[in-house]
Amino acid sequence: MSGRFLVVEGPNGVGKTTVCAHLAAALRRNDPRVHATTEPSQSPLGRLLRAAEATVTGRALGLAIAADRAHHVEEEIIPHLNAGFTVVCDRYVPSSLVLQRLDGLAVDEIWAYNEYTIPPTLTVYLEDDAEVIAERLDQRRARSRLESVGGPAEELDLYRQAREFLDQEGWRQAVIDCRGRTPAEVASAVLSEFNAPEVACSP
Ligand SMILES: Nc1ncnc2c1ncn2[C@@H]1O[C@H](COP(=O)(O)OP(=O)(O)OP(=O)(O)O)[C@@H](O)[C@H]1O
Ligand SMILES: Cc1cn([C@H]2C[C@H](O)[C@@H](COP(=O)(O)O)O2)c(=O)[nH]c1=O
Repeated sequence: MSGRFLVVEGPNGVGKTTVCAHLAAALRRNDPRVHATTEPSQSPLGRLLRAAEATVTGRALGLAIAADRAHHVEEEIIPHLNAGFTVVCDRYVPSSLVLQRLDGLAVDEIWAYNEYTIPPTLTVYLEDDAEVIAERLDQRRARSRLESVGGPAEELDLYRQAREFLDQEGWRQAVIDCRGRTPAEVASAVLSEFNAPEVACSP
């Protein structure tokens, strides 16, 4: 695989989707071979999961999310990496280690469904004050079921636990402090980590 795989994570409303758009645009200025993607994926299964999250819950949702992820990795992520693309992914395994936990699953069970995924080149965790994230969520017209189950403070705590777990699995990870930064500034901080020599040169 000659491409690099960047995953953006963090609580609902912290700015993942906004920052991924900035990242893709910034990376494309150097090389057009950038593939921006998201989980659940844009496959028929991924679209079904987005529509069904209110009613498919717990173990069934955790298994279905992992199935969509396996398909996403095999059919979309690995082929792009093999073609030399940088893949930028909005949510990946850490989201399951947070959202499926909020939905009642234990870490060991979630990991059993996900342990055969490929580790990203770098996973970044966006963090902001829980109150700031909560204000953004308050501005949304409606919240999804899983957005309503947890809250920013609980999600931040579960993301810290997910990061500790994945550290043990040898994942390369970094926390990005978003406080007081614009999305462009956050993207720039992410790229500094991604382009650091030890990440840029890793296989
Ligand atoms: N650094 C930032 N400063 C101020 N506002 C921001 C910043 N990043 C994102 N936002 C705003 O916060 C809101 C949520 O952003 P976004 O949808 O990107 O979050 P998200 O983490 O992808 O959320 P979700 O996981 O629920 O889809 C948007 O209105 C966006 O414009
Ligand atoms: C990757 C992933 C996603 N989900 C669920 C949670 C939400 O319903 C959507 C994600 O939507 P968003 O617009 O990105 O907030 O998918 C999940 O339960 N577990 C996962 O690992």
